[in-house]
Amino acid sequence: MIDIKTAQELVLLHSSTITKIVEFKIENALDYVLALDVTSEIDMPPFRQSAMDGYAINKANHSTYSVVGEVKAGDNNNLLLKVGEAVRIFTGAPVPDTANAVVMQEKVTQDDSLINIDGEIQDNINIRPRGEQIKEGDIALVKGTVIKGSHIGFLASLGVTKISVYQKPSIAVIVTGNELVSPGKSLAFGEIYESNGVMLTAVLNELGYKNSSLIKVKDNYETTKKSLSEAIKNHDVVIVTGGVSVGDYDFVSKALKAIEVEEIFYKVKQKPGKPLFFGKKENVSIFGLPGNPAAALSCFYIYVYPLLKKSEGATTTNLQRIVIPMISNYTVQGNRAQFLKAKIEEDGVEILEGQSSAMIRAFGNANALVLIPENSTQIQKGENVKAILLPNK
Ligand SMILES: Nc1nc2c(c(=O)[nH]1)N[C@H]1C(S)=C(S)[C@@H](COP(=O)(O)OP(=O)(O)OC[C@H]3O[C@@H](n4cnc5c(N)ncnc54)[C@H](O)[C@@H]3O)O[C@H]1N2
Ligand code: MOO
Repeated sequence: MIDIKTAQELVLLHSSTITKIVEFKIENALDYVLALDVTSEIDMPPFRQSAMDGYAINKANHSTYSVVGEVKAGDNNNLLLKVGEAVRIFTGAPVPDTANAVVMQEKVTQDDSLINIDGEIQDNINIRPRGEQIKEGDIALVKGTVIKGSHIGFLASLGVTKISVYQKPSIAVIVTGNELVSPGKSLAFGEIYESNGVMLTAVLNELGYKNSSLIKVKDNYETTKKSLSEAIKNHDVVIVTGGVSVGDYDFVSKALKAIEVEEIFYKVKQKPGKPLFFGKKENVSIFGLPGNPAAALSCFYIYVYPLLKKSEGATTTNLQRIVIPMISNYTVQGNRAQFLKAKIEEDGVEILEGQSSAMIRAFGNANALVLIPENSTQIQKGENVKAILLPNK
């Protein structure tokens, strides 16, 4: 059995990158990875901009200024100010070329067309210089960035309408098991509701992989082989859940071997997710996640997520990790390294109740997975641990 770090490295080492580039309107590019640098075609701000409601002045060596006009946001007049003159100005308005400071209105007393300003006025105070945020010709976003709402806002502010992004991998989720019944039907004795497929499809959706296929397979060697084979033919990434352990009806490993999927690793020294399988057939990556729902989801975040990100050209592939103190003592069960469902609060991290890999309930309250190294016994309150932040939480 290999350790977690080796398994993660092997996944990234064997990921295949999708090279097809597509052009999208920025508003449709959320969660895609930028394939080409974006260069700004404008200075931002495009003009010297007032940062306050107040008065733009041409500084004099006295405190009284005469107000000779007004500029509001959107105006395109460029009033000429002589030394000792001021214009009424509002936040976002273009500052006249001849003004060299904007004084906020709270610092001004007005008497008809005269204003009085007390104290020293710093040169160019409250004026946002042209191109302060970015200059024409500079790189606004680098290739490899995963596009988020804030990036879309920044690009829109520069007048960008379309960007080039990598096509996303096409993903198949295959769930296996005779016991699985779709929610909505009634359960016979021995049956349970299928939840892994529904969950992984939803989590993929949440991460921007909107078009995954969900395939259901019974515990039958021939149909498992056929379904796997077809999924591999038609997708870039295949995620199977269940049937990867050593039981007589766990056909996934056997079927993968028969259809010549190369095993990169099988079994990792971790809890949950010991029987995790990762393999390749040409450029297609195949994961066999354990059937236990919490094990399947943990393995998805720790192994599948980085591969998906790498395959579409993202520069950051792993989920963000932080070091954070424990809020309470925790007694570790077993000696494998563990991913524990946890909640990050203001003063540290709390390990949640219900850690069994068969129980998915606690995941709903978790915003992180705490990684406990192998052979740990007791983690003390206040002790620092590594936490992996779950996305969209
Ligand atoms: N003799 C051994 N038995 C087991 C071992 C072992 O090392 N030796 N490992 C255990 C561990 S750890 C895990 S994890 C499981 C993994 O088993 P499989 O991946 O083969 O999964 P299944 O047996 O098919 O299912 C496990 C569990 O999960 C339920 N399940 C499966 N698919 C779904 C689904 N789509 N939705 C909801 N629930 C699902 C299934 O009914 C089982 O209860 O093996 C241990 N055994
Ligand atoms: O690996 Mo299993 O997921 O520990 O229950």
